[in-house]
Amino acid sequence: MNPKKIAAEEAVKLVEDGMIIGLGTGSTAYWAIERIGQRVKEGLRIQSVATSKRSEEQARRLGIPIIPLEDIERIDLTIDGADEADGDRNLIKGGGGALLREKIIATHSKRLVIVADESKTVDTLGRFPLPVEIVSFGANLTLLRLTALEGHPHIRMEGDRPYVTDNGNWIADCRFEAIADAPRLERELNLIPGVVENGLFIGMASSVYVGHADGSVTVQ
Ligand SMILES: O=C(CO)[C@H](O)[C@H](O)COP(=O)(O)O
Repeated sequence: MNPKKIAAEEAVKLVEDGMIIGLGTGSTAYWAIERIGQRVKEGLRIQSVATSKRSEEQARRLGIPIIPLEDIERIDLTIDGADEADGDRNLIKGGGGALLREKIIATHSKRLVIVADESKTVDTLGRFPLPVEIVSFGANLTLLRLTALEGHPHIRMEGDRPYVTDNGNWIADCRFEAIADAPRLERELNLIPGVVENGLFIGMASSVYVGHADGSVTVQ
C-alpha cells in the first residue's frame, strides 16, 4: 500500500460532476490527478485548473479538461499535497517549487483538501525548510533580509544553476527549525521587497487526508 496514493484516492471521492477542480503539484497530488483522470474516462464531467506546468501536462495526457484561469470565477475544490501539516491544518508547501501558483489557486478555492502520508504531520511547523519564492533581481540583498529573520536561507539549485520556478523566479529555502508564530512570519516574509510569496499556508486547508502504511486514511 502506498500511503500517498490511498490518501489521494480517498480525497478524489469528493469530486463531483460540474465542479471546477484545482490540481495540486507533487508526488501525492500526482495520484489524485491519476484517479481524476480515470474517473473522467468513466464519464465524470469536470473542468480543472493546474498549479504547475507539470500537473497541467499530466492532466492533458489523461484527458482532464483544463481551462485558463482567466476564464473562471470560482474553484470548487483543490486537492494538493504538503511538506508539513500541523494539528491546526496549517501547512508548509513549496517543496516542489509550485508554492505561488498553489497559493493563488488555494486562496480562490471553496475547499482546499490536503493529501499526504503520515511523515508530513508535525506538532510545530519549521523542520522542513520553508520555501520562499524571490525575484532574481537583488537576490543577495533579499537573502540578507531573510537572514535577519533567522531564516538561514539557501538558494535552491538545479545542478550548478538556481532552480527557476514556473513564474521565472528563484526559491530561497529557509531553515527556521520551529516556527512559533506562523501567521506573523508569513506577514513579515511577504513585506520584504523581492519576496514574491512564501510557503506558509495558514488557515487555508479545509481538511488533511493522511494515508497510513496499514492502508487506512485519517482525516484531520
Ligand atoms: O507544495 C508542493 C509543491 O510545491 C507539494 O505539494 C509538496 O512539496 C508535497 O509534495 P509531495 O507530495 O511530493 O511530498
